[in-house]
Amino acid sequence: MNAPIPQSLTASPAWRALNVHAAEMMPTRIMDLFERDAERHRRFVCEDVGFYLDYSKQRVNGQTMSLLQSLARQQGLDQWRNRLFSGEHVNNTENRAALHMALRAPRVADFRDDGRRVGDEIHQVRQRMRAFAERVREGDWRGATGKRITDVVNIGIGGSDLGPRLLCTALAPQIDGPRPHFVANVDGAELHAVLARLRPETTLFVVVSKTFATQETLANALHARAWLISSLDIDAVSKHFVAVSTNREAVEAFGIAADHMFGFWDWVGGRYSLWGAVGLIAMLALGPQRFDDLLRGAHALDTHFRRAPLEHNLPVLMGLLAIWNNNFMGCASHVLAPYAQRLSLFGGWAQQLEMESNGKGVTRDGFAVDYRTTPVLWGHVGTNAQHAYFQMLHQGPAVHSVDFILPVFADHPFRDMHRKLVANCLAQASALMRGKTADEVRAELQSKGMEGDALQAAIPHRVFPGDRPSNTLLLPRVDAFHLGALLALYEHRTFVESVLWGINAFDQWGVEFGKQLANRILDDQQAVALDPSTDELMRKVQFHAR
Ligand SMILES: O=P(O)(O)OC[C@H]1O[C@](O)(CO)[C@@H](O)[C@@H]1O
Repeated sequence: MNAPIPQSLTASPAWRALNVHAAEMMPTRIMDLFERDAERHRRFVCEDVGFYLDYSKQRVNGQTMSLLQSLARQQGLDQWRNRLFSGEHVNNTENRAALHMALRAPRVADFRDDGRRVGDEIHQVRQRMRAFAERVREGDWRGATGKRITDVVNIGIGGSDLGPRLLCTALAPQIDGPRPHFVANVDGAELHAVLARLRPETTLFVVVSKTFATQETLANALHARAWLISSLDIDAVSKHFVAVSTNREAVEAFGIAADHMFGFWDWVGGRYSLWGAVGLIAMLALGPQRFDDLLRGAHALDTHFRRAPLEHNLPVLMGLLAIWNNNFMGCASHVLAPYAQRLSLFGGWAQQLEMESNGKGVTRDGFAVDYRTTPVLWGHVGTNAQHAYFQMLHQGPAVHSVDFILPVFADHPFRDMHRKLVANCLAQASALMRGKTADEVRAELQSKGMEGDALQAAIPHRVFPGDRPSNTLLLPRVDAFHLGALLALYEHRTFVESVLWGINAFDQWGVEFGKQLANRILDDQQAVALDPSTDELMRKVQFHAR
């Protein structure tokens, strides 16, 4: 008997109802929605774990939100949330759980993988990390020549780099341990630049790789080791290299002893791994206490996600709004605009999170989707972004949705500058929504004395269409607690989207093919012929002469 073909999402009742509603909402001006509802700015908000999310600048009304919640119910969001937290194998293509929330939960929390409690193992690793971090920070763990460790280099890529790098950048003013450095790219320029600043005797390398098979990481680690050995000796490796991985054999084969390895588990996806041993460099640099604060913040957000009703649930609301903009409002992409210099790496971290998780073209069961999944996610810090791509956001023909992320309090002494930062953030969100009509432009230019043909010619260039939707997410400040909560918020937002799209957010088969081809090109034993264009490019770069 043939397996039944599942009903397509786009033909489902909740999706169709949203389609009809979207056609009604499309011509609606967001500003008019404020006129119809004097309480809108208080109604379309959500507050918890220190965050204040204002989504009143989205083209939504009460009906939109209840239709989106119907879609969430139809897609079984409640049940999927329970499956995620109860350790079911939600990552079906790899037959694994996705239990990163366990890494930030109290030891007694009842997280289970295949029925086995995971709390004790997690906390044993954390205890080892803590003991090691304290030894290094206190100068008890020393380099091979007896010198104190002053610098730590994290060698890893993707999820083994972006999270810890973001943490160390965002919390830089609180670093009171060894200086953190990061090397990810197989472009040796990065390693070269980092090593040029360091002395082997006082440097510790943390090689981070879930698989310990990643080309970039192994290449960087091998060169770093050669650099160390060339000025010390082979025995120095044990004092200057530790590893973070799930692959003990490969770590030992590299020459790092098992008791210098900090483990994690296959139920932690690379891009969700920051909360365990992958965060080691952050613990070294910032101290175990701040690392605990980070985990507490993430756990508080987990609890909120698990308990808050859909209509007052931050990641659920943000996920639903993302789907509304992406699948019903025709937004071309989603922009992250943190108005916080210390969150300058947030966009890169979120890109991997969202696009590696939700950049899928088939459902969990392998059926091709007939709707868009992840939008392109991009962006950089405000106000710098205003002097780069905001022109397009305001006046380009395509509409892009934006998340403005703004800490209420600064942690620097220049209060007047923080006022300016806040003013810019609020102004941009308002301008994107309000726009400016031809009549407003005309009146403005006439008041400055412009008239006649010059006036007519100038008007179209200065009109702003408006109705460009955004969220504004306030957080008290960029501290470890709220940073943890912020990252967990976006993790769960990503999960919510995946559930609504019916896809598996926890695999990443799409990154494999290119890796395979690169290995074929590198394999000197094979005369590779890929395609005429690539073969010609290989000749041009004199690949085989290298
Ligand atoms: O930690 P590893 O195994 O070196 O992998 C690094 C990264 O490579 C990927 O597998 C693919 O980009 C990511 O998911 C992961 O974060």
